Amino acid sequence: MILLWKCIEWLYPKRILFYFVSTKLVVNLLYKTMSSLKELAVALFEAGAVRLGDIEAKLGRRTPIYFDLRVVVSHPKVMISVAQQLQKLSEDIHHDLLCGVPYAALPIAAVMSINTDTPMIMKRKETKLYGTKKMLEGKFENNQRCLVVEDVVTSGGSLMETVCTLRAEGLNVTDAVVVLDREQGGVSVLKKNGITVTSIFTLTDLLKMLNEAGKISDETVQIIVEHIKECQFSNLDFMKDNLELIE
Ligand SMILES: O=c1ccn([C@@H]2O[C@H](COP(=O)(O)O)[C@@H](O)[C@H]2O)c(=O)[nH]1
Repeated sequence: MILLWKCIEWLYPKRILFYFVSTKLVVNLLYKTMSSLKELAVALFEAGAVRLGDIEAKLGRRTPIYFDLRVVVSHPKVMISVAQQLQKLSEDIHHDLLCGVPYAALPIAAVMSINTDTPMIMKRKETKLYGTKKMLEGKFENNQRCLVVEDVVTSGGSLMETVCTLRAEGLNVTDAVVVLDREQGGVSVLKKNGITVTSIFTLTDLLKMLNEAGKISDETVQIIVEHIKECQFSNLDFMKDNLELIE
């Protein structure tokens, strides 16, 4: 009996230790999301979301860096982490609904909607030519507050297009959460149009983190910084035929 008791005494603390270590391992291996923004920046880079070179972007513009968040659908842990960071930014913004800018931000908005139990609506890129001909899918009411979710802001045009549709349908839209502000003027343009943008990363942050992690050289950082300085947007005149702006 004493021997049995001694065995239990010896094993019990180790059992707790084993339980603690294995639980931590499971949490780390299966559910761990990138705890820091730097880890997230590196995970995005490794997932192929940061493309470097002479890349053709929207409207034939060329850029030495292109951020492609569409790849994140193939990396669920990175997706969870992106959504969680955006949720943190959304905590202090009063909203009833979420709407992702099509298409890249749709899956991100869907994950945020599920995680926070916030209803989501979807904007179509084109109006349907049959059936309901609706521009927005999902349930909403006049004056509800809708938070817009976007992957990247350059000029602010894509985000503004979504905002205009939402406002035209009677929704109240004042804020957007985005993954990356490319610091090319879009955030100021959106501010002038009544939208406050909060981002996980600015391009400066992202470059610094990737440079410190040894993913991007000093020389590449310099080329990108020069490009961003030269390629700035101060309005959305180039797409004014498609938008009803405040300006
Ligand atoms: O690095 C980038 C830059 C842009 N995009 C896509 O374009 C729009 C943002 O550009 P705006 O000029 O602000 O409209 C955004 O919806 C992105 O999907 C990108 O993916 N990566």
